[in-house]
Amino acid sequence: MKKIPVFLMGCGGVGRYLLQHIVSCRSIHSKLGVYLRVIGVCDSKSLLVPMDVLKEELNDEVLSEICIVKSTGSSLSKLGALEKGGYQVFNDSESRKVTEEIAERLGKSTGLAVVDCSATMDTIEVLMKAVDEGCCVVLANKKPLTSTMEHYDKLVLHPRHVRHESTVGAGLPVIASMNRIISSGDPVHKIVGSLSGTLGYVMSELEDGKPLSQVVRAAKTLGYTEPDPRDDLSGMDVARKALILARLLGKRVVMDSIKIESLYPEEMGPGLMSVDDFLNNEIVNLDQNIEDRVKRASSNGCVLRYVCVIEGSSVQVGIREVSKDSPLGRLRGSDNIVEIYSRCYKEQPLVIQGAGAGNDTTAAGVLADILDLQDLFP
Ligand SMILES: NC(=O)C1=CN([C@@H]2O[C@H](COP(=O)(O)OP(=O)(O)OC[C@H]3O[C@@H](n4cnc5c(N)ncnc54)[C@H](OP(=O)(O)O)[C@@H]3O)[C@@H](O)[C@H]2O)C=CC1
Ligand SMILES: N[C@@H](CC=O)C(=O)O
Repeated sequence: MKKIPVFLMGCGGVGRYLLQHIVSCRSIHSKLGVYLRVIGVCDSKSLLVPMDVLKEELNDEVLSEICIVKSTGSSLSKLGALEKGGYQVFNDSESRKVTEEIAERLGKSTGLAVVDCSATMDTIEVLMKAVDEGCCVVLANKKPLTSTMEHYDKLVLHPRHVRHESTVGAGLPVIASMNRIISSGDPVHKIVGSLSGTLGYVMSELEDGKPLSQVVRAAKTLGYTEPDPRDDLSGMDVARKALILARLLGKRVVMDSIKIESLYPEEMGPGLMSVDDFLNNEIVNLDQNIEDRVKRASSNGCVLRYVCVIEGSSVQVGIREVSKDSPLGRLRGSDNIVEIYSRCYKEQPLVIQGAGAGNDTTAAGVLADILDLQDLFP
């Protein structure tokens, strides 16, 4: 049986679903001759590892308990399993050093898949170290790939060792499809897409007459939004996805070169008020303006969509009025659509469409990425 040691950073909505999928897929993986050995889980405050990461693992009972404890907002240090012994918990000041030591120990021996299901820039240094040590890296987190070109180049230095399907379109095979097109020498001229599950859901609910404030709160509850929904409403999350696609096409694009349209004003920004304040008190002040825009679009036979267009050296993201009868206009709920135009897909683009957000589908994409690395493990 091939064993893949897995180290998970981030056990929020996506990370917890990933652990559940790992446990529930044991028999499927067994038939494939693969076993995922989870040897570390960390959140923003602590790291949990077995006493000996080379020989031991966090067993399925512990993984299930992690899911329960984290879903109540509690800390990893509150796990009942710790009382029985056999595990170590490190606090956040020790966590990075210990993680790097594990990457060093396992990277060049058993191999290690370092999986980033956090939503922070803070994992970049650990990921860089992991790449240096020969580890594989799997990302749902878009931030490391949308940092500087230097960070990006380093992360993708060994393309076979990196998977990040869930960074664009959640579980949809967008990156895999693009990689196939690119490696066959078919030049991609243009990509047009609706890449935000949250904004797709918001726009189609607004069409049904619901207020923005209500649908954004619902999108958060459904697990579509980023931890701070302003990351979605500002267009930043779409811009990150667009940047990842542009960089995949070999364009040396940086975030500052992308013009991004925000659905809220600067004075409601993260530096000026908390997420709770924004969602409970301020967002309601945006309801009327967006309702008027939706009505104006409707009077033109159109709907609003938050669209991304990548063409030549230009990357644009923002709200557009699109015909109700167009593929973008027909999109409903959290579905994403990506249209890829290339030499082979010239008049009729290659179209990828389906659920573009949600913890379950995103975690499924991450799991498929880990399995896709199996040939690199002894
Ligand atoms: N939800 C979706 O539909 C999709 C999400 N993604 C991406 O998946 C990622 C996770 O999203 P989601 O699960 O919703 O986010 P959550 O906010 O639910 O979870 C984030 C997790 O990361 C942990 N964390 C924060 N800082 C660090 C750190 N420095 N080191 C390790 N862990 C850390 C948090 O810890 P703590 O528990 O202590 O707060 C939390 O467990 C995001 O990057 C998101 O963009 C991608 C595609 C779709
Ligand atoms: N917040 C994102 C989640 C996936 O990347 C979205 O709404 O699309």
